[in-house]
Amino acid sequence: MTQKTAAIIGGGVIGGGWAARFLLMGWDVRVFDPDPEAARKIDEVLNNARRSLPGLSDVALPAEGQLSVHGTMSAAVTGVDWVQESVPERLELKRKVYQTLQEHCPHDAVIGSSTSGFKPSELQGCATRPEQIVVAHPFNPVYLLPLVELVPSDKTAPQIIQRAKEVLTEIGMYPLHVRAEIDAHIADRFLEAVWREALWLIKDGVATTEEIDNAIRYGFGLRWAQMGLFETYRIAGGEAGMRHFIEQFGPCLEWPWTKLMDVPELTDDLIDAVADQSDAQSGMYTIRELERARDNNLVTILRGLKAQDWGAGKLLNAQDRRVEGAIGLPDDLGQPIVTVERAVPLDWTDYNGHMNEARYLQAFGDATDRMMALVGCDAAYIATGGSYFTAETHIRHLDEVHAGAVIRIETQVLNGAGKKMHVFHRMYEGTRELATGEHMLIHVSLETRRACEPAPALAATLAKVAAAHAALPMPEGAGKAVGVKG
Ligand SMILES: NC(=O)C1=CN([C@@H]2O[C@H](COP(=O)(O)OP(=O)(O)OC[C@H]3O[C@@H](n4cnc5c(N)ncnc54)[C@H](O)[C@@H]3O)[C@@H](O)[C@H]2O)C=CC1
Ligand SMILES: C[N+](C)(C)CC(=O)CC(=O)[O-]
Repeated sequence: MTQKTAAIIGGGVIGGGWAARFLLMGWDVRVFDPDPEAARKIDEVLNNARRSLPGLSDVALPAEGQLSVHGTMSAAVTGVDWVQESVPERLELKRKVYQTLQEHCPHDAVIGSSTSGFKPSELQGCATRPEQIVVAHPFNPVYLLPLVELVPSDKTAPQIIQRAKEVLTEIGMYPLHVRAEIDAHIADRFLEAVWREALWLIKDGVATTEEIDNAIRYGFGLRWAQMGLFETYRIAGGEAGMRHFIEQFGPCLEWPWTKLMDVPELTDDLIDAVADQSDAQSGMYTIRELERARDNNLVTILRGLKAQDWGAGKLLNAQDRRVEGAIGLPDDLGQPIVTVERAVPLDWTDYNGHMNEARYLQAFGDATDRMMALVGCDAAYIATGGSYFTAETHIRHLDEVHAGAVIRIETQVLNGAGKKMHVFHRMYEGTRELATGEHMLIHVSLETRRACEPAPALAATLAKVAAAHAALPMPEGAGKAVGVKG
């Protein structure tokens, strides 16, 4: 596969997030930003991304790409596959940037704009090749949140839209094709309405910033994160569903519950109230601390959604399957088999700042599942009523490991005769051995819940692997129990 390169024009909050996502998905990234502090700021965003994003995946991501910072826009955009403009939200500045970058970037590169509000036709105003430009509006933090609103104008070329969808999917995002050009696209139109009502509540002295945040995060924010608005309210309509819900509650939209289209005047007093209340609510944390808390929470929520294969979690599972490709036994059975290669997720770490002991068993359990699938005890086999149960486990913790580190588990089959599958896993970070896990599994009938012989094809494959692994040295630590001195 040829190495792909993205140019990030404007490396602030959003440009830095794009840079991190492209890099961690294996792309090379070139940045142009006149701010002398840009490289340092991107580095900080990248560090946050390195500890959080890789652990969203249950398989190894591609090797991180190369980051370079350039003194001119031409050096940044020459020969790239994707240009992401993330300069401040000023139309004249954005238009000027397109004029310069189109003098140097390839004609078939996608030019995405992070703009929160401008329509693509406004951005294309004085561009040399308007057909190359599309709005690709992300959400902060770009390296964790999958949504990108992809907004073309009628001048945007269909092949640019198609290519943009492919690339965004490849880097783990969800391109939502916005079919009509409107100010602020879909999501920000929605968010601005929430924001406007929040400002009214503060201005009228009804609620503080903290009370408003609590109203969101203890209640409907949790619902929105997994079902959005309509699916949530479909359930609220009871068994009669959405039609009943909208007939019952629709009329209240006409009642004076909200200020609706009136925008509160942004007076100095209102700005002071919002800023002071926010300081009282969150001023004890630095922005970096808040970013880390946000990332920890997002990773935990997203991994929960993965376990349910729902919403954004379903998207992440599909991404894992794409990255992983086909699963099969390696041709060379003369070596232990790599059964897990993944980063340590943030929610696997504990109060000691390293991977929690329970997660070692989880990782070894995943390695065992993979070994089972490799010898033929996969989902299709289990559906026929046979499987393995673990009868005994012995884990040795040899060294610690931290969030974001890539761990690899190599598995040796010590015995694969009859009902038994005896495996020995070794966990590494690079060449550093972190732990070993020894497990005895017994083949069972899922109907009787009792031990029974595996199907002949499974037994034969397992025996073949066990015979090949028998030529390997017995691993250090195999067969050991917890020692008791004196
Ligand atoms: N901050 C947010 O929550 C979100 C912002 N956006 C959009 O992303 C864009 C960027 O916003 P932020 O990253 O928040 O702003 P920011 O102020 O953090 O970053 C803008 C960066 O652009 C650089 N810059 C200024 N002029 C430049 C030029 N001529 N060439 C290259 N770089 C230049 C600045 O030095 C700065 O580092 C805006 O269009 C905004 O609407 C989109 C989604 C969310
Ligand atoms: C405040 N904002 C309009 C720039 C926000 C966005 O565009 C999206 C987000 O991340 O909330």
